[in-house]
Amino acid sequence: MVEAHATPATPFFPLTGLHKYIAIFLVVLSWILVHKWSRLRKQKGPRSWPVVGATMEQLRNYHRMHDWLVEYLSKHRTVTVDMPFTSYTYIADPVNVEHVLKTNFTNYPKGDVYRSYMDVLLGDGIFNADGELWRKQRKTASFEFASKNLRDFSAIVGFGVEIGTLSPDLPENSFAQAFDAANIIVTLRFIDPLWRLKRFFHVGSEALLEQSIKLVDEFTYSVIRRRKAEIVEARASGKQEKLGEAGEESGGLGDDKSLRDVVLNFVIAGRDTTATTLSWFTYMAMTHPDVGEKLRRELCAFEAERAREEGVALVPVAGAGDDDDVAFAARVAQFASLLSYDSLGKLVYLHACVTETLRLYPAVPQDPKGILEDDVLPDGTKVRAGGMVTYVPYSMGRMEYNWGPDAASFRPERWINDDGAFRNASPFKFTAFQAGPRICLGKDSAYLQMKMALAILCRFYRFQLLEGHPVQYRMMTILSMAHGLKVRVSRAV
Ligand code: HEM
Repeated sequence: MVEAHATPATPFFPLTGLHKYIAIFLVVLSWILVHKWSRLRKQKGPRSWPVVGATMEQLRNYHRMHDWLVEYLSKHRTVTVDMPFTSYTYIADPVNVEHVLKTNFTNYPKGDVYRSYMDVLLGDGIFNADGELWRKQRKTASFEFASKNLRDFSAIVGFGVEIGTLSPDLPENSFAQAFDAANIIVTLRFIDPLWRLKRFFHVGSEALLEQSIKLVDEFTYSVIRRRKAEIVEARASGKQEKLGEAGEESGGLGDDKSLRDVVLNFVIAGRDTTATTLSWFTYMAMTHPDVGEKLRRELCAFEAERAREEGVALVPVAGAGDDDDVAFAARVAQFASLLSYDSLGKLVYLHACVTETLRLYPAVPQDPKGILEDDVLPDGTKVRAGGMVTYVPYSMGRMEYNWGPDAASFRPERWINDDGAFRNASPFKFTAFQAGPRICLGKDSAYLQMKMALAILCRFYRFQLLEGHPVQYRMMTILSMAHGLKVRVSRAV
């Protein structure tokens, strides 16, 4: 007789105590990964993979990142991009933008992450500051931009010395080059998970950053020391009033590092933004000849009216191609003298062209904010403390849900009412100058300077894009042109 033993089913391999724990751990881990992954895959935005998130897609599209975001944000008004240790939420809906920039402002400071990326360039300057440090600088700077100062065009910022970038032979300026290189590299940090490692070993982009910052600092500190010496000397000889406002403000002669931070932040705020806008404006006017012509008509009518108001006769100039340089220069100078703070307000079409340029080519194309505490945006998107939420002016200007079916077209007329007056848009929809408590302090000053320069340029010159010249942006905090803008210039009288 054969005895049948009911043997218990033996596992494929016997589970000892330790194996059991490992098995349980693996099951739980797979469950978490599968759930997280399926949640990520449902997310609105680029496909996300475990551990690396969307880094690969983002790196592949980095050179065209603003347009890559346009593609996603036109499908979803809010897009989440996962990165290895954080996630970025991009917003283009004015309702969400108002929440972040105003309604719940205190929850969305620049934050520690932004600060750690930008510290080497911006230091403690206003762009990189939160809390009391920001409030103090904002208060000081806002006196500078009071409208009484703008009236006499005295909004001069930066070095207070001529750095020669406009010399006729367009010299390479080593400060400007190093400054741009530094800006490009700190921007790259936002999507480069290895930047800290590179910095530690002084290799690659971080090594170049180190060199660039050294050059920027050497130049800036030398200017600061020179200006301080001039002030001290002027005080000693009792001639301080000759140095004007700049001398008075440096009365306390603050420490060199703080002055360095203020200067560099204002070079970005005041120079790079307006310079880049002038380039995009010129590009738009050239590639939309009807706009260029309409603008010239407005400027000619303005010139005639202002001359009548002032009771002066316009300097006669023969015509295009005329080689009477003296008469031409005199006419340009006369036109410039007819421009004033108040009269610039009459140039509604010019104002609309500048604004339309900024809608499509905002000088600050994306602007990230830190997240202090978990929050829910008005559209229901959850954002987590420690992450970042970015409003995207470049995308916002191109969204049909914000501007209608012709959102992508350059059409200054959209800014003009039937009665011919300028039509404003909500700053939470037209976000080129940010909005809320940190709205750009230099907005009026920027319009004033740009309109003065453009009125003269567009009244007296025609621009033609050099054939084959590539016009593209490059990735940095400012939407500057990767290859500059090469144009052929001719007189238009
Ligand atoms: C086309 C011209 C300009 C544009 C599009 C522009 C845009 C902006 C934007 C988007 C911000 C917010 C940046 C951030 O959150 O970090 C900003 C801030 C600022 N802008 Fe402008 N800006 C322009 C010109 C100027 C000029 C000419 C000045 C003055 C020299 C200036 C001074 C400032 C300052 C001081 C801030 C910091 C405000 C704060 O954080 O409280 N801007 N600007």
